[in-house]
Amino acid sequence: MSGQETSSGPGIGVVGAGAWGTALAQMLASDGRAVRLWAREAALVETINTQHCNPVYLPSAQLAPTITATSDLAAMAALPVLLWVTPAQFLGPVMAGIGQFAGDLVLCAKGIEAGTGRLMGEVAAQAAPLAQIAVLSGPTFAHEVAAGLPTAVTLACSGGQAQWDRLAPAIARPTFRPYFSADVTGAEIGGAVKNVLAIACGVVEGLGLGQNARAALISRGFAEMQRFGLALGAQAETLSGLSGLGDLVLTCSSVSSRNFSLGKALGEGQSAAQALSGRATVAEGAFTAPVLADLARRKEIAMPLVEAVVTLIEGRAPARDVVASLLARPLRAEGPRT
Ligand SMILES: NC(=O)C1=CN([C@@H]2O[C@H](COP(=O)(O)OP(=O)(O)OC[C@H]3O[C@@H](n4cnc5c(N)ncnc54)[C@H](O)[C@@H]3O)[C@@H](O)[C@H]2O)C=CC1
Ligand SMILES: O=C(CO)COP(=O)(O)O
Repeated sequence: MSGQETSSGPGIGVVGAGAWGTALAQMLASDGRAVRLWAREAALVETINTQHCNPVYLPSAQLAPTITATSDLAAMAALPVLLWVTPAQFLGPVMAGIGQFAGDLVLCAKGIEAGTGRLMGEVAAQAAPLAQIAVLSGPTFAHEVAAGLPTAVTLACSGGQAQWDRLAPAIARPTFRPYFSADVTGAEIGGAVKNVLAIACGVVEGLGLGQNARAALISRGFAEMQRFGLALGAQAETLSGLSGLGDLVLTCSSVSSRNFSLGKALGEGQSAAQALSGRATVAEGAFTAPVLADLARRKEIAMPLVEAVVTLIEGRAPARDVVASLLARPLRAEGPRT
């Protein structure tokens, strides 16, 4: 099955009605197709079905009437294609509810599971072992996708060309352009690591350190992403593509990013507890940073910027001191470490 609409209803579903899941549903429905959207909050299901909006997570969008919300996971498991958009730390527990799903499962969260160090594909392979995994990732602010602005993503298919042939027509729209990849690991790592680096870029902004510093951080952060990704088997072209460098540049450039805005608050002097409290939305980098740093240490991969973000999130030093110690590191060659 291809995810095309059938006479009995939608052929595609989105699990998770935060900003990104709602925006993806809106994009998929933009040509009049029916889309089923799972939300965990019963009140939100009601609001989406009756008022066609999501005031909690995506207030900017008037949603298509062909989007039908439900809180029934079993109803989602009956569809051939699911886009999975619950935040990274909740992916495993929620997916356990559809353990027998055997269709195409497109993972859209960006993070690493705390406690286990698993990438999203590994978590999904255990939670839904019959599913065929793909990863959708790239520079994609939800409000822009919902507004129909042009966007391109990496769609990494564990099932290679055959899975791409099913998924591309189900997901592509005139202003939403997936590019094929078979490198699932590379697409996962780019999205997870860039969130941590976006926090660091926000700190630079909050401290008023200037645009030279931000560009340096993006470049040196990309070097860390490459070192980590290549060590885990990612392909270099994936890391320098949409889901890696592309998303890093986007997220490090705008307070529209929750990760960047968290870092900005840290740079302005708030503690991590203050900056994180009262947020209804997720800044994935705060959860990914400690587990990423731990993985890197175990594999002896140098990731000083990621370590600096962990120091800040754990409240072990003020932002200015963390920056000073980064600048005091020994001078070295720019190229790859041997
Ligand atoms: N917002 C964006 O522009 C983009 C977000 N993403 C990724 O998509 C994923 C989801 O992010 P958003 O949709 O932005 O989330 P969000 O921050 O808008 O909303 C939070 C989501 O977490 C859910 N949630 C809260 N507690 C939960 C629990 N105990 N169990 C299950 N779900 C729970 C809420 O129902 C809601 O769907 C993240 O991994 C994010 O990095 C990826 C691309 C763009
Ligand atoms: O992943 C994103 C854009 O591609 C969204 O970034 P934030 O989660 O930092 O808002």
